Amino acid sequence: MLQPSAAARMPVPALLRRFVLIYLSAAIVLTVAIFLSIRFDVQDRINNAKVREAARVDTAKNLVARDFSTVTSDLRLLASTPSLRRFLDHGGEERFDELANLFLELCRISGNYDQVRYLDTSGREIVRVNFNEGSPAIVPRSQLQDKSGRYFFRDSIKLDRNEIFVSPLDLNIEHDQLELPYKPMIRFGMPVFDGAGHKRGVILLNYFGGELLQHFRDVMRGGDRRRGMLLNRDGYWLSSAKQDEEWGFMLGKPELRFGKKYPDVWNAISTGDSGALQTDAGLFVYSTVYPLQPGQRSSTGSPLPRSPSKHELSAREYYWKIVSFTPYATFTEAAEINEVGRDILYGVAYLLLAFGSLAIAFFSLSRKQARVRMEEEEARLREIAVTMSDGLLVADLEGKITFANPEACRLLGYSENELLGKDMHGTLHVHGDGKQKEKHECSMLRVARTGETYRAVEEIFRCKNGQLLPISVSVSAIIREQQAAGIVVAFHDITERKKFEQELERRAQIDALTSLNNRRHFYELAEQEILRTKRYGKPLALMMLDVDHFKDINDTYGHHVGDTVLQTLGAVCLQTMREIDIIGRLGGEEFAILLPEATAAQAFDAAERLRLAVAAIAMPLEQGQTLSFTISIGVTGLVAKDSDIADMLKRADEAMYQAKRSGRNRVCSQE
Ligand SMILES: Nc1nc2c(ncn2[C@@H]2O[C@H](COP(=O)(O)OP(=O)(O)OP(=O)(O)O)[C@@H](O)[C@H]2O)c(=O)[nH]1
Repeated sequence: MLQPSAAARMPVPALLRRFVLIYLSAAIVLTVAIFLSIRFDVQDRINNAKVREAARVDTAKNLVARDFSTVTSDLRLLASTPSLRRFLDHGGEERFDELANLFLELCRISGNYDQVRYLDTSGREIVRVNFNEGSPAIVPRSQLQDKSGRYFFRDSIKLDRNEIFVSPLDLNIEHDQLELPYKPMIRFGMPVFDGAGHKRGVILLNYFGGELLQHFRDVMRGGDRRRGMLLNRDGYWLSSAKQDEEWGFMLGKPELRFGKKYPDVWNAISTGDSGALQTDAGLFVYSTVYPLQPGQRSSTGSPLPRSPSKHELSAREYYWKIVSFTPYATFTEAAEINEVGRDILYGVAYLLLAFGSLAIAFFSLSRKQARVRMEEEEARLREIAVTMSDGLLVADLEGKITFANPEACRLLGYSENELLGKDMHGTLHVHGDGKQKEKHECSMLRVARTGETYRAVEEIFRCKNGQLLPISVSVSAIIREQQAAGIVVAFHDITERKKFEQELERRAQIDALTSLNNRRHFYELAEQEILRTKRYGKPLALMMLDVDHFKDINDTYGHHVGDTVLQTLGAVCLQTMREIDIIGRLGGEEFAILLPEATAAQAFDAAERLRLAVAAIAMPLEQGQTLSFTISIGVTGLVAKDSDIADMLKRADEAMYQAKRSGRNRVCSQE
C-alpha cells in the first residue's frame, strides 16, 4: 500500500501554530541581538568620541592660553619701552609722535589689536591707534575720548606695577553703542609709571576676541554635526554653532545661556573642571580654561558704557568652559549602514529566519508525529503481547531483556520486574546438548546481527525454579531506522506435545497386550546389546519361550482367557528376570528374553526358574476354577560367528522346538 508522504499527512493548523511560535521567538531574539549590537556599536563610538573630543577640547584650551600669553607679552613689552618712558617723563610733540608710531607699528605688525591706547590717570585717551580694518592709523587728538567711566579703565588704573587687568571677553562699545557688526573684544590694561615712580595712566590693548574665537572654531570644527562651544563663567555662549545664541549677557538676554538649555549638564560642567557627560541629547565633553597667568586680574566687567564692574575676579575666577557637543543621532546614524542596505539586510535575515522556522516547525512536528505513532504502535503491540497466548520477550543487542509479557512470566515463573534487565542468554537459554554456549554462538542472539528470523521446534528455557521448559521459538530482529535494535522472542510451551510424542513413541515400542517390548523394538534393543557386548567382550544369552498347547487353551476357555494367559506370562517374566534383561513378545504366544552379561549356562538356569514359576501359576477362572499352563524354552549364547540377533533367535528357536518335541514344559539349549 502506498504511504502518504510526511508533508501530505502534516496537519496545517498545527504546523502554522508551531511555525508562528518558533518564528516569533527567533525574531525576538534576532531583534534583540540587532538592537544590542547597535547599542554596543553606538557605545563604542561614544567611547571613541570621548577620547577624541577630550583631545580636541584640550587643543582649544592650549590655543586660548597661547593667545593670552602673546597679548600679555605684547603689553609688557609696550609698557617697558623707552619711548613710553620718555613720553611720560618729558612729554612734548616729538615724544608723542614717537609713542604714537610705536603703537602704530605694533598694531600693524601683530594685526591682533583693534586699538592700542595710552590713557592718563583721569581716563582720557592720550594716544590711540585704531586698526581700521587692516589700515592702522593714529587717531587725531580731536577724536580722542574720555573713557574714565568704562570699567576696564577703572579696573586697570587701580593696579600696581607689573599687574595686568584682563577684561571679560565681550563686545566692543563705541560711543556708548554696541559696535556693529559685533566686535568681540578683550581689553588688556596695565598701569604705567614715570621715572619718578608716579602712576601716569594705563596702556590698553583691545585684543580682537574674534581672532581668538576664530582659532577656537577652527580647532572645534568637524565634518559632522558636532558642535564646539565656548562659555563664559556664567554660562553665556561666547561661541556657539548658532550665532543668535551668542553674547546674551551683552544683549540683556539671560535666557540665552547654556544652563537654560541643558540645566543638568550645566550643573555638572559648572562644578567640574573637565569631563564627559552622556545624556539622551548626546555626548558633552568639556574642560575649563583659565587663561590668566599669576599676577593678572580681571573683573566681571559691565555691558553698560558707564557702569563699573560688579566685582573683581582673581586668575582662578576668570575662566571659560570649552564644550564639545555631539548629538546622539550622530552615533546611531553612524552605527547603522545606509538605510536601504540595512533594510535589505534585515529583510533577508528575517526571511531566512522565516524559512528556517518553517523547516524546524516541519521537522519537529514530523518527529513528534512519528513519536506519537510509534508510541501508539508500541501500546497496540503491548496490548497484543499482553493478551497473546505465547510467551514474548524483547531483548536488546546485548541480550538484556527489555520486555516480557504476562505469559512469558507465567511460563518462566518470574515476575516482569525480575525478568527486566536479565541476560536472556545466560539466565534462560539452555542448549540442547547441555553445554552452555558463548553469547556469539547463541542462535537466538545471532538474529540481531544477521537480521534473519530463527525458528526452532524445540529449544529449552530454564525456569526460575530450575525446571527446564521445552519450547518452540521464533526469534525476529527489531530494526529501527535501518539498524538492528534487538530481538523479539516468541515462544510456546511444548511440554504437552513432548509428552504426547513420547507416548506415541512408547506405544510404537510396546506390545499392547503384555506391555512388553514388541518385536520391532526387541530387535532394535537386541542389536544395540549385541554391539555393546561385542565391544566389551562380555557374554550374552537369549531364551525363546512358547506356551504349550496354547491353541487348546483358546479353544477351551476362549480367546480372552488366552489373552490373560499371555498377560500373566509377561508379568511372570518381568518378575522373574533381572531388570537389565530385555523381554519382548515376538508374536502370538512366542516370547524372547535377552540376558546381557549372562552365559548360555546361566541363561539355562534362569530359564529353568522361569519355567517352574510359570508351571506354578494357578490362574483363577470363573466359578472358582483355576488354570495352569506350561512353557517350553530354548536357550542359546552369543557366539563369535553371530552377526545379528536373527542368528541367535534361529538357534534359540531350534532349541525351543527341541523342548517341544521332547515333551514340552522343559528347557533345551543349543550351542
Ligand atoms: N488368545 C490368543 N490366542 C492367540 C494369540 N496369538 C495367537 N494365538 C493363538 O495361538 C495358537 C497357537 O497354536 P499353535 O501354533 O498351533 O501351537 P500350540 O497349540 O500352542 O501347540 P504347541 O505350541 O505345539 O504346544 C493359535 O491357535 C493362535 O490362534 C493371541 O494374541 N491371543
